[in-house]
Amino acid sequence: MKSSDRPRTMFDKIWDTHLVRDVPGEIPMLYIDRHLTHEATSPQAFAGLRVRELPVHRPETVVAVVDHNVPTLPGRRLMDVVDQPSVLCIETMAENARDFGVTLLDMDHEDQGIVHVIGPELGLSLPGTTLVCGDSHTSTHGALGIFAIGIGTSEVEHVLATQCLLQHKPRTMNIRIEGRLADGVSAKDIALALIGRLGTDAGTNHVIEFTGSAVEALSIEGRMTLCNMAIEAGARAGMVAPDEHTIEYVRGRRFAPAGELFERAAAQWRELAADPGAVYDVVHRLDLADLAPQVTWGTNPGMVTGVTGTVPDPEVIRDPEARAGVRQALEYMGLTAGQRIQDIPVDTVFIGSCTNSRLEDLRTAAGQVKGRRVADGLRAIVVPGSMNVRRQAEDEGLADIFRDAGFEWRAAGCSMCIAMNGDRLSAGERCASTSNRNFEGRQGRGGRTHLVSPATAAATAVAGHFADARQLWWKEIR
Ligand SMILES: CC(C)[C@H](C(=O)O)[C@@H](O)C(=O)O
Ligand code: SF4
Repeated sequence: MKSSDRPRTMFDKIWDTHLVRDVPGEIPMLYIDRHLTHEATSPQAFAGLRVRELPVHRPETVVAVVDHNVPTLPGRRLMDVVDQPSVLCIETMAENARDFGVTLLDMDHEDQGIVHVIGPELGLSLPGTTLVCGDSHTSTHGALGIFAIGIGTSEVEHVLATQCLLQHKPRTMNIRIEGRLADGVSAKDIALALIGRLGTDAGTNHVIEFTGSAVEALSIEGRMTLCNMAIEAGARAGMVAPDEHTIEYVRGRRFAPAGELFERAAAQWRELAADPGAVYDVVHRLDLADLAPQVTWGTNPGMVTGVTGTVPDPEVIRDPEARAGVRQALEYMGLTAGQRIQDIPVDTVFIGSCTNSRLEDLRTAAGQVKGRRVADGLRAIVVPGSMNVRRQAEDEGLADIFRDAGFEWRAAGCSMCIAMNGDRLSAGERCASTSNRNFEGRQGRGGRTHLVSPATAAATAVAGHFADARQLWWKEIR
């Protein structure tokens, strides 16, 4: 039977059309349509090309951006960069882009931003394609129906040189999510709840296709948040099938096809969803009706509970290893068993990162803080995911809402998500963060990260302690 005769998953369809070589006993070889690259993981790859005296095979498919090491102070210049290694990364990116003929969105470029925000925004990320980047959260682009994966630096070099990637075929997983979300509950809460229930290794070696009424109801930006967090569930990639919303999202974007070409492409995108009867290796179903806003209390994204919940008690956990893990997490986080989540005061609120720094995120957060003030003594910063998001937010008046409330309003970059650019927590500092990782030291040595949605982060900034964003939609809390 031809592979086209059996019902296929969305992933199967993209895989089949991009397979260059598939020989028994060898690792399959895939064609890569789009390669995004940033200053933190590309220097050795370009250095490798120089040593071998190889050009970039198709420079027009590669776009480079600086995001991880850049300061987010408005009007930033090279002298604002936090340390010498970061300066070197940024300068090396510029040199490599110039020498290899690759488009660069440098620190002062009007389209600069976090690589996973600018790809979809500029129409560089297109449905039905393969996309790679030397960065784990490349899964974000899968929200548009793309097989998008993070690759290592030696693979970056390989793709630059050949436009191909050696890749073992991952297994497929379908996570079907049903239920209607309350106001104040968002894609981030779905992602955290899902990781809490299925575990941080649930997706290992799998590509997840998210389906179901709750996923269809999400905006395209919400789907990006969900696919972004697929990595924290251990998955290789996350994907959502393109629908009419996807097509309208892509239409008119700078690097997207236009006119007749767009209509032809869109007709193909409509065929991408899994065929009825397609078989996945693993299927999960989740009903998220009545889902509460989620707050992590521990040191991985699966250590999570509802904002109305309490910090768990390790002593009631039977499994000794799990018990020790929770004990250690609580010690690092400075929390005690049974403590109410809403009684935990925070020092800092960070709204940003490739998980939650798009326009919709900022609109939601601004809606929570409008006419209110950040709690006394609390540091609150908003870091838009791109300079385009920043400008749009300024035009819409969101920036003024944030500034009036006492938030710092920054330029685009990874910022406090990763603490390698000057934005960081100090030891013991507690942060409500819209980012995706909360392991020890992630936001600065000794820093304590609680992962939350933009709505929860904003509500928390106003309250001074974790607050239920569902309530702020209709009543004053202080
Ligand atoms: C710096 C980079 C390698 C890293 C990643 O791949 O994820 C970063 O983006 C992160 O989020 O930890
Ligand atoms: S925002 Fe954070 S998670 Fe996203 S690419 Fe940057 S460092 Fe990685």
